[in-house]
Amino acid sequence: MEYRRLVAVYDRLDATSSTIEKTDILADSFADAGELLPELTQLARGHLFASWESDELGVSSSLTARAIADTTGVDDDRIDEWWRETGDLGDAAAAAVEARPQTTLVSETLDVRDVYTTLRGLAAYEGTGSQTRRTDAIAELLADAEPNEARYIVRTIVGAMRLGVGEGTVRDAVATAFLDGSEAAIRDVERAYEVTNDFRTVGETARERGAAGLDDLSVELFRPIKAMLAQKAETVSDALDATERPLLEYKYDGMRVKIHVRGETVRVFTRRLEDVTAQFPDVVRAVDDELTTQSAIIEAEVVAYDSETGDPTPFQKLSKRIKRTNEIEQLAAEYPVTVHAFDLLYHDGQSLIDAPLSERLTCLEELVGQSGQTVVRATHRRPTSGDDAASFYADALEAGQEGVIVKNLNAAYQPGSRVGYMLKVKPTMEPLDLVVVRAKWSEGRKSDWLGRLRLACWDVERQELREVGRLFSGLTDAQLREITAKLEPLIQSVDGRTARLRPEVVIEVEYEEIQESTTYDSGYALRFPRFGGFRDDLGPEDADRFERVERLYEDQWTH
Ligand SMILES: Nc1ncnc2c1ncn2[C@@H]1O[C@H](COP(=O)(O)OP(=O)(O)OP(=O)(O)O)[C@@H](O)[C@H]1O
Repeated sequence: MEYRRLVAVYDRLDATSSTIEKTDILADSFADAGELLPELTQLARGHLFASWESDELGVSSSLTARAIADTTGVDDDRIDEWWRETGDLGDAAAAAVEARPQTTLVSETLDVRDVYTTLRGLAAYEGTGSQTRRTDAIAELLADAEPNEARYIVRTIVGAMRLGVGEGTVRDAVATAFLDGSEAAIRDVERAYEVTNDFRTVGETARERGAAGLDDLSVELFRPIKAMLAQKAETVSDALDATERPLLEYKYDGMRVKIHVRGETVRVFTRRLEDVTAQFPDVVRAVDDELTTQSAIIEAEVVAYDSETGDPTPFQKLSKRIKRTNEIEQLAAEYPVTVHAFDLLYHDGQSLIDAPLSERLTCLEELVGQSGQTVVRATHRRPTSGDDAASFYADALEAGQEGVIVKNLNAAYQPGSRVGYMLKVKPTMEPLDLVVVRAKWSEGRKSDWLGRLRLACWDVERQELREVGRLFSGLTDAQLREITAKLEPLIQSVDGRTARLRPEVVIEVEYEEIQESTTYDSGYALRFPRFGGFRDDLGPEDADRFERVERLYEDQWTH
């Protein structure tokens, strides 16, 4: 399929703001995609990898800008200017291709598969000279591109398609293209996506085998599964009232993981589906030594404890281990962890996600046993009364943990959903996890550092980020330095001293109050926001929802 046909689809998606129309446009293109369907289910959102594939393109916006200059012969400064004016490097690429001096070379027609393979290939370059090879590969692709093709190639590279196509649109389009598009069909596709996290598999299965085929898709070892999320309850007794058959567990403030085991092979995935096996050799060893199983997927909270006091250390310390590529064993010794196992999703060849929690836990307790040193069952209690539950909650806080989670022993596991099968109870007003979307270079002595962060929450309905305030004080020099290092590679455009960023960095923000505001496009602003740490374990799509900000705003008057 020629790339220009996909570009025509992108243009049609761009031309409408109606989600229903976007769904229909995509559904038509999926139905016509033939053998390119897997690629199209990803390219529809400008993705090149499934969310759990560990590859990243490794291409910054400035490197892409260089490739555009190389291939078109247009001056760097002009490209920068266009980029600044529109805030979109894709538009700058289109303008540069348009302005390219005519060459006598006959260019090739671009094919979807070539674009897809070349761009995916960028991730594979390693070592010295890899940046130059990446620039060359992009330049070569753009040499054959029409202006509009260049626009979307570049947007795909920098990860900003701006087409308003989210996971939900792709899901509905698959349900419309290959099933009957009904609510039931959408639920079938949704469930299949939750267990596979891969629209390539879901799209092909829906087309080849319909709803029955989707139903057969299940949890597989070494293919990460989304986490089931908790809802919040104000008090333990509210949580008990709302739960059919309650079990209380400590709520640990650590890193949520799913550990996949088959024989001697162990892999550890975070909640963002990243593979962190290499960073946690101590966890792998403990699983090897302490568990008795052929195959399993165990869910657990990994917590680092202070070796002197025995107290749990804040998550921020443990998170240092997540991104580490060197001195891993040293860091493991410095921050020794305990793995608090709390669920079992797969065991000896069988998915358990549809089984009730009571059954999953019986099985988990057999696996984990009593004698584990590092892998232990999360502390839990089946409460006999409200007072009993309250004293368990007090114990959890006394032990330095965050609170409790109240779970329903009759409930199945719902990957990726906040369905109310577990309710969290914590004592404080909860901080918000927000995405940094813009930043401003500081003044005076600190003028090399990006501070003054504009923060945004995620609006599910509109499929966009909406700003809720800015964080501009109370940051230490060390924090400013770290923030700058994280944000600089994400700069998409610069206006005066303000940089617009690719929305990737999520931070925890504490605040006193939420106010109405006309300054930010969410209509709200945080009062006295404070930096509570990086949430490296969350992606922009995991940021707090606009709906939650609204609810917190309303709730603060009723408590
Ligand atoms: N015993 C436990 N069972 C389930 N989850 C637990 C347990 N102990 C700690 N957790 C953690 O609590 C989180 C549940 O809260 P939620 O799903 O809302 O995640 P969150 O948005 O990160 O919330 P929070 O910021 O409160 O951790 C889980 O993601 C998990 O990491």
